[in-house]
Amino acid sequence: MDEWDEVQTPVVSIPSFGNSGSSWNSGGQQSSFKSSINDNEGSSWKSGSGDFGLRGGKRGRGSRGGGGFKSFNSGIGENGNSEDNEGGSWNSVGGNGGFGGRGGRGSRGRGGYRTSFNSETENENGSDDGFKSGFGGSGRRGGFRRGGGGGGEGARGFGRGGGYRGGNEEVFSRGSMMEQEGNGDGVTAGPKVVYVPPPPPEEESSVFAHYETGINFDKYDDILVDVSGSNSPKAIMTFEEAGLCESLSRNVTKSGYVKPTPVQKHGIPIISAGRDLMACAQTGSGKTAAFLLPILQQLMSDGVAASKFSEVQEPEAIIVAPTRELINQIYLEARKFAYGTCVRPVVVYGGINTGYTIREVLKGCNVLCGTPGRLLDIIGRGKVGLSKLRYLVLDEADRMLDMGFEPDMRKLVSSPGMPAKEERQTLMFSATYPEDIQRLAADFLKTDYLFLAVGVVGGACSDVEQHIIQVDQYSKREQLLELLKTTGTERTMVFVETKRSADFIATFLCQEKVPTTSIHGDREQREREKALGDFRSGQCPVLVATSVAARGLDIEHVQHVVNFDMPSSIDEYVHRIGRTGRCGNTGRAVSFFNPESDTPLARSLVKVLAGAQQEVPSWLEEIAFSAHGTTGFNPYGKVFASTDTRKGGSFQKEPPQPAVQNTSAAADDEEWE
Ligand SMILES: Nc1ncnc2c1ncn2[C@@H]1O[C@H](COP(=O)(O)OP(=O)(O)OP(=O)(O)O)[C@@H](O)[C@H]1O
Repeated sequence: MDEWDEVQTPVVSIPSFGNSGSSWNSGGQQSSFKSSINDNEGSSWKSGSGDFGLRGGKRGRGSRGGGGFKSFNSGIGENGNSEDNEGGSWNSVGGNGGFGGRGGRGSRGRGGYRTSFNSETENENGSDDGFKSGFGGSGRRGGFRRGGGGGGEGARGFGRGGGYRGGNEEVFSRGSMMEQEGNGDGVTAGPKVVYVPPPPPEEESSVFAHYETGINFDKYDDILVDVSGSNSPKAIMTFEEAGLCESLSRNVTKSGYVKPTPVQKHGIPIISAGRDLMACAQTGSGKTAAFLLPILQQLMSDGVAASKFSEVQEPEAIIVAPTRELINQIYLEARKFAYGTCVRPVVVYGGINTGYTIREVLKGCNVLCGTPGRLLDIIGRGKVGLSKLRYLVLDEADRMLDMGFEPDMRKLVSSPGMPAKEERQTLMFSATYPEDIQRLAADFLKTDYLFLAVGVVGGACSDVEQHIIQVDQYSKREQLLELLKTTGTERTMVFVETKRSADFIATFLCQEKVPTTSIHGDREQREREKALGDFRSGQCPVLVATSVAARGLDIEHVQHVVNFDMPSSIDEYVHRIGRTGRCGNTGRAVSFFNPESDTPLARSLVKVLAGAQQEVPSWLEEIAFSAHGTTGFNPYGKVFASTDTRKGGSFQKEPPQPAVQNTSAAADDEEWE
């Protein structure tokens, strides 16, 4: 029996709650959270009527220690189901255990909310409550990690070192794959990950569910496109010209695709011609289909063997992306386009029971989608052979090749059996490509690769209306609340820099009766997926997120992005705001700029705003000028690597800028998010 077999038939999918809408953040009826903090269940959260200590605590308290929320009762507690919970059972610990975590942080001088987090135990299975995980995340710095507090069931959760940290692939990628496996599968010390995601939809209507292109979709055609490299094939103008086989073509139509976007018009023929490609196009402009369609088409026209069970699978294509949610989304797209064909895509990512994952792979796998850690693991276990591999795709390629992931990418391409770059087709896609990463990326590509730039490399999507508001650290929460009153039930993503802040802000908003959920790397996978599900469905129209949700996620109806904390890099900003304004739809991004901490970002921010024809506040311009001096700073000039770095010196180089100091929250908490 293989070691992975020791994990038997998957136990879990998303549990059904004893009380519908039981999540604290459901914003609706019956929520134990809501009912515990708010007698007036039906009241509109927009009214923001509650005053739960946070208002009082907003200056220098809350996140800076001292107070914040009090008396927060939740449904966490006595009846958590540790079996359901890959992270052990921290959430089944009675309230006191959780508070131990907070207490621990408090003792470090940052424990804003020592919250008396009393369990009301309304949530029957006590496992998917956003609140719990919120506290779990923070708890890793405190009691949770150290096994402090709690007893009985709780002790198990604590004993494993505090909540499953495996929320973020990136954490593992730092040479800690075994840690992942340990946490994941009992291969090394640590509890097994038993979580098995719910099966993907089978019904055709769900498989092909899509949102409408927006009013600016046709304006994509006006974007300047630059293809550099020799002998680039001619662009196609229609999907018919792509020569897709009937089933693929049918699936494209069912997906609501009428005409290709520029990255598809150029990317599809390049890939079909067998060329390596580094492609850059703005967020939300259809990069996923640009690589999936030609790959699937080629596999089908070559008569790829319908995959069937085998102890070792030999996929023809591997697609890598930096986060679990993104790779799952790509998998669902691949599954959609391959619907009714013999091509079988499979997805592997952390936080899910490995035995289940391997069984899925062994059922047959033509297109393997994965996050780096899990991919390397499954290849290392000998379950995936690479001899038939023809395509290697790096989505969010600049992220995949930056310091966090580059070692894993190098490991991947040097895995036994991996065809040399001359023997495979390597495709890279992103909306941003820092120059140094472009140069590094060339290592993975054939020398004659093509570089496709749709619009300005690294530029923000011009369908997103950008607003920058000057704030001080302590007025942010009030401002956020004000803002959310205007957005109402429209989907809003609120980005913060640290996992701890994500918990804190989500908690704050819930106390203010804003139905909010959160996603970050310390949340268990099931919780992450539930959070996204609740956000997608509109049950929780506000999602507080760290950078783990910044890239690639394609969620319908996201009208607003709020940068509660500015990110530390401008590329990150571009990706974050790109969660709205997708596929020709318009969106709005509001960013809180705190001059104390965000000044290093000012100059590149001015450029991004100017590049997307957005209004640049004069105070921001002043900060940008005074911070760096006026020499050589021309925000309205040519400001980005407008094209292929191989062209050398074709763009204006900027002197390196100091990194933004993350003063708003302890950077050490964040690690790789
Ligand atoms: N030709 C098309 N016609 C209609 N809809 C499309 C077309 N191409 C893509 N879409 C839809 O547009 C949305 C955005 O596409 P996608 O997620 O591939 O963008 P992206 O460029 O990869 O964005 P990001 O940079 O954020 O990863 C998806 O919902 C996708 O199904």
